[in-house]
Parts: sequence; structure tokens; C-alpha cells
Amino acid sequence: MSVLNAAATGFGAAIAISARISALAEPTDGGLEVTFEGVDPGDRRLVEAAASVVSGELGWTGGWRLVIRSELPPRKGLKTSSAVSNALIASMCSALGSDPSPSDVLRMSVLASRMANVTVTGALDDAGASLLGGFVMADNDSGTIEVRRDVDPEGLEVLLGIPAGELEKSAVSREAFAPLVPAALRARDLALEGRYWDAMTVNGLVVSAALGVDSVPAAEAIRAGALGAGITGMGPAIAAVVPEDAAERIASSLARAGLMVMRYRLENEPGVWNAEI
Ligand SMILES: Nc1ncnc2c1ncn2[C@@H]1O[C@H](COP(=O)(O)OP(=O)(O)OP(=O)(O)O)[C@@H](O)[C@H]1O
Ligand SMILES: O=C(O)C1=C[C@@H](O)[C@@H](O)[C@H](O)C1
Repeated sequence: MSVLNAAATGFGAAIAISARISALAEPTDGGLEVTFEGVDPGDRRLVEAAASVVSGELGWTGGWRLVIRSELPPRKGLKTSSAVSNALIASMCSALGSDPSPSDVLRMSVLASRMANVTVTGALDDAGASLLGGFVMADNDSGTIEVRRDVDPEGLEVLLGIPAGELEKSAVSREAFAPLVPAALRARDLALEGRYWDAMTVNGLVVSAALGVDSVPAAEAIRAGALGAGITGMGPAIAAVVPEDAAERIASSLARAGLMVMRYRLENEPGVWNAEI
């Protein structure tokens, strides 16, 4: 989930949640065979880009049989593109006997997302949080992870509120965020101070003002008792961090407002590859 959208300044931050996305890769003689388990995103642009990046980097001229398992809907702001890209890159590298470092996975993952046109800034912040766990702040313009910290998950739940409708990333321009740079910098300061939930709330208002995405569901979550809530990614989904004893009540109020609600925990564990899952 987003803490700070990088479209305004290039600095972006995200916190990992316990949603699971994974990929299995098997080299074949030729072609690209793809199976979607759970969610079917309806397009293969990212899968094709990831296969092309790994094959090019490792000199593989054969094909791939790939299985991608995701429980999160795409094009909602939930960082599915970055998480799927990481999982594909790591699994294909492993299948070819290479053991990439986390920074290699992130470099190739950002490249694949750019090739597939599913990112505005490269989204290293999103890829970083998904791969490394915890809170990650990155300078997406220079391609540097600036901060990685554990977060305290004790007593908290994350509610995702997912409205109907999708946002097509290629329609988003960074210029729309220009008038909101001072507010985005304030969200950055809050995040660096460890006030993540306040940063999420301010960031959500920035994204709403820049892109015209509805901020009312996040406001409803705050009124119902969330510690912080805001549009995540480019929207339209919202993420709310809530005390666990209020989670049921806040989830019900989001559901009554017509949102699909998914419940998770904050996640500090990094992603794994070459492992029994
Ligand atoms: N399960 C999946 N399998 C394969 N590709 C996927 C999957 N989920 C998402 N994608 C790819 O990612 C694209 C969506 O990326 P997009 O950046 O628009 O959404 P997002 O990552 O949820 O948003 P944001 O970056 O704002 O959080 C899809 O069109 C598809 O190409
Ligand atoms: O496409 C992108 O580059 C981004 C998308 C959103 O998830 C943002 O939150 C992220 O900071 C950058």
C-alpha cells in the first residue's frame, strides 16, 4: 500500500502487506505459455516484458511456461504490477540456475514494468516494499532505495477498500502532480518521521487532487476510526490502517459504502525465491 506517491517528486514510499503474489517458471523449447491462478489480469504485457528482460539478461533463447498466482485485482492501485514483476523475474532467474541479489531483481523488475508501460516513475518504491517487506522509501528518478525499516504490526489491520472501475496507468501524467509538490513533500517528511498513517492520509488527498480520484471512501474510514487512510497507488482503491478491535466495524462501514473489502496485516518479511512455499 502507498505511503507516498512518487509521481509528484520522484520520492515514493510504500509498506508491504500480507497479500500473496507468486510465480512459478519453467524453461521450455520455445514460446510463452502463461497460466493465471486466482486473478486473471486480462493482458500479458507485463509477463511478456519480464520474460524478455530475463531472457535477454541471461542469454536464454528458449521459451517459458509460467504460472502466476495473485489474489489482488490489477489496475486498482494495489501495486500488483510491481509484485508480479518481482515474482516473475526472481522465478525465471532461479529456473535458469541464477541466484540474483535483491537489487538485481529490483533493477530487472523496474525495467520490465517500464517496458510494459505499467508505471509512471518506475515504481521502485512499490517493487522495493513488495520484495524487501516493511517500509521502503525510494528515489524512483535516480533508482535508489533510500530507507528500509521494519514497521510494528502489533494490534493493527490493513483494510483495502476496492471500488468498481480501473485506472489505466498510461493515462497518468506527472504534470498533474506539479501544483501538489509542497503537500507531497509534507507527506514525505511525515513518513520519514515514522508517522506513516498521517503520511498516507495526506498522500491520499494529494492523489485525489491531482487525478480527481474519489477521496470520500478514505475519509469515511477515518471518520469510522482508522488511524490513517488514503488512496493507494493511482487509485481507485484505498488502504486504511485500523486498530484490530475496530477492524470489523470499519470494514462493514466500507462495505456499506459499496467497496469490496480485503483484510491484511502489515508484513515485514521479505519475498522469497528458490524456496518451498
Ligand atoms: N496477476 C497478474 N498476472 C500478470 N500480470 C499482472 C497481474 N496483475 C497485474 N498484472 C499486470 O500489471 C498491470 C496493472 O498494472 P498497474 O500499474 O496499472 O496496476 P497496479 O500495479 O495495481 O497499480 P499501482 O501501480 O497504481 O499500484 C496489468 O495490466 C497487467 O499487465
Ligand atoms: O507507476 C508508478 O510509477 C507509481 C505508481 C503508484 O503505485 C505510486 O504510489 C508509486 O509511487 C509510483
